[in-house]
Amino acid sequence: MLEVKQVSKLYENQRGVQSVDFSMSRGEIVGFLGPNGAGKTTTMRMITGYLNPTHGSILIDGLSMAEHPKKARQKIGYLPETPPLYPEMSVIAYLRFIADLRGIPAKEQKNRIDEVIERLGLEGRERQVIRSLSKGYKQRIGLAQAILHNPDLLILDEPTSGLDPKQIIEIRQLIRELGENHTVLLSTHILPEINALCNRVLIINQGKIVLDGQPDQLANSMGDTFEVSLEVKGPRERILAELRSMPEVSGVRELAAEAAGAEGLTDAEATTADADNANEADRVPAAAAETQGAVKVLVTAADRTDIREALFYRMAEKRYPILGMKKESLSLEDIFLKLTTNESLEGSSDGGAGNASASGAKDKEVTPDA
Ligand SMILES: Nc1ncnc2c1ncn2[C@@H]1O[C@H](COP(=O)(O)OP(=O)(O)OP(=O)(O)O)[C@@H](O)[C@H]1O
Repeated sequence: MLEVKQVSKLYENQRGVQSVDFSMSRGEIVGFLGPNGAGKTTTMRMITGYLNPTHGSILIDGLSMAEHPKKARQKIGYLPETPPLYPEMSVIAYLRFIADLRGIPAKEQKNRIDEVIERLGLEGRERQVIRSLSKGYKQRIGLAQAILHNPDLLILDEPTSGLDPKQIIEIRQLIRELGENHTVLLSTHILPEINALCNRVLIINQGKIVLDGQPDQLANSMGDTFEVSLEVKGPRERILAELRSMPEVSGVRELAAEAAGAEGLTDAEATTADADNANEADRVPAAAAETQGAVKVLVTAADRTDIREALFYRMAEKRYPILGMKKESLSLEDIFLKLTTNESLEGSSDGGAGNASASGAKDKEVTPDA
């Protein structure tokens, strides 16, 4: 649906973006994330044909934006950061004006306008002057003008910026619905928005794409380690020793220990409990389970592999009940900071230009501090 091929934009004395390269398939909702000045708007303006790249090319559904700008633009709906509204116009007059501008045939205009009014929940507001509407409603009108000509690809620049929490929820819901039959690229500063809406994220920093992947896979691929937080009931020292003795484990850090029970259990008592357990394999170690406290630890895998099964079997073998186990992963926020802070970029072998795909990040030197 969209191909951005090695696109660079040089402003007079300044780099806008450099060698930006990605493509989007039909039906994807892609979040475009980056700090201020990273190059999101510049990229979006080039995709929508409002700005010419200095180098590189952009294809919309196979059509070159440089060679067939009119046809290519027909396939795109664009909501800029500030919606291009005429505050003195009524909603209906504005949408008719946009329909003319987009060349929608007169006999189709009424149906199209009725459809977007319904779709964006603008019924009852048609005659209202845009100036008098809330910011959330203005954003709906911005979305209405973007989809009026029924484009395949939607480019939304910070669509929820400046809205109150209720309006944010409403606009996100509309975007989710639009995503059912449009391909969507949306820029945002809001990390939870990516998790809420997108099946893929692109992170841009200092004009370069530094990461491309699925939000839920990024944590795995970007993490330097595989860590599991574990809560186990039983004698603290023995559990810690047991975990440390596992070849799959490279580190065990105690997070908290419940004083009652575990701390007070002597090694002799623990040994007795263990012996009981070994002799009566089908019996729950009643003494241990009911009277001992729990130890909470963060366990690090020796080679970044998933050690949850190994932990389960070892603790079960020793009859130390696991009360809780959770894979610890980097949040999108951790990843974002890792990729976009100057400190980490300085450590990068290519100054941050590495393009970390979720699947490839493990093998490449893409993490800035790798
Ligand atoms: N018209 C312009 N002339 C000169 N430099 C520009 C122009 N527009 C953008 N830039 C520069 O290009 C770089 C990328 O800016 P851009 O607006 O694309 O970033 P952004 O990621 O959209 O930022 P924000 O999140 O703040 O909107 C910045 O360094 C910016 O100062």
